[in-house]
Amino acid sequence: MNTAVLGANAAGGPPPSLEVRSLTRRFGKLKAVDEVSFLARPGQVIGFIGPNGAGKTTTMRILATLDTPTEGDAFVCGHSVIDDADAVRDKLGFMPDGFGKYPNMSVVEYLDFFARAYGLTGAARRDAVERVLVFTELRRIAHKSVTELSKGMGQRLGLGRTLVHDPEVLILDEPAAGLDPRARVELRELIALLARDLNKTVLISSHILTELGEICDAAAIIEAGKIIVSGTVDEIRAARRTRAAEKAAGGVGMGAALAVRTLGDPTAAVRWLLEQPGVTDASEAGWAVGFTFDGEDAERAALLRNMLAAGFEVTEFAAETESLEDAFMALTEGITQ
Ligand SMILES: Nc1ncnc2c1ncn2[C@@H]1O[C@H](COP(=O)(O)OP(=O)(O)OP(=O)(O)O)[C@@H](O)[C@H]1O
Repeated sequence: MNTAVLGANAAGGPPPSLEVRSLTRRFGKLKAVDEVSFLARPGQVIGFIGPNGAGKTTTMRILATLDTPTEGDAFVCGHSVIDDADAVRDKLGFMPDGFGKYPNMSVVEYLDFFARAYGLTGAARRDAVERVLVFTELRRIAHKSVTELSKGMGQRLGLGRTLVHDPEVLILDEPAAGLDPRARVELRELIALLARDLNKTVLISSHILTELGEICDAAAIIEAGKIIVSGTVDEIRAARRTRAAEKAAGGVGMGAALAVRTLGDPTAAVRWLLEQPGVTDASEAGWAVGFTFDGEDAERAALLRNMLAAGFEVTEFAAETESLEDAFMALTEGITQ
């Protein structure tokens, strides 16, 4: 299994708002979390992806200061979860997987209860509750009993509850589980607003990759307590391409994934491409021929020119965009799910 914490994790951009450093949590003989490291910056939505039992909830509970690590540490806005738990709680909102809804309480009373718990008083408390009601669009059902909410509205309330003290980092454990497609899209929009407009950092877990592919700009992929790969989605795709190229070239090679479609027999295009400088692998891939090409734009243009000159009737020539899901499947090579 390859373990990688990719480049931009280490340098560049604003300082990390969330940093997990060699975190380990044992339960008896079981290492539920095994030297986990990753980081996220303000405005980033980072997906925490792994199958059931991978260690996501355990990691998130440690970040939320509800549990302590056996080894390692984690930092929220620079504060250690071990040495400075109170400061961490100020900066962090945690939405657990399945949270209590007390009967005989309306939406507004529920939020007010949590605002009190965070020590807000008077006008500040009223303002905080109102801000959350508006943001989550729960204003129009503010007086409805919390036990009568749909699953989607319930999840909005759960998210709202984590926002009353206006934290900078949000930890959301499987928030999309059980939501219908519309509620899932709406939740995704709220999370995107939190990150892009309000510059929050959002760590969001799921064992369903497609749930996160469209919303995350970074991901940490965990399997049996260990991080397999982490970084921005672009870095994860690049790692996958590099690895594919290395595999094809027997240990060396880099390049961009390209696809070309021609009229006629694709095997001729595969053969021709494999003879060209800079092409490290080529194979039929569905509607086109996919290949890896190591070269600048001018060289790419020359490749297309030469291909046309060689008599190929090219109908399409493009960079192959790989979904996070494709990259994940290739990197983990089926060890997960
Ligand atoms: N309090 C505990 N005592 C003993 N073992 C535990 C405890 N909490 C978690 N574990 C074990 O640690 C491992 C990781 O569990 P964790 O809940 O963190 O995984 P997860 O990735 O969140 O999975 P899920 O998607 O099912 O919630 C599992 O094998 C689990 O059984």
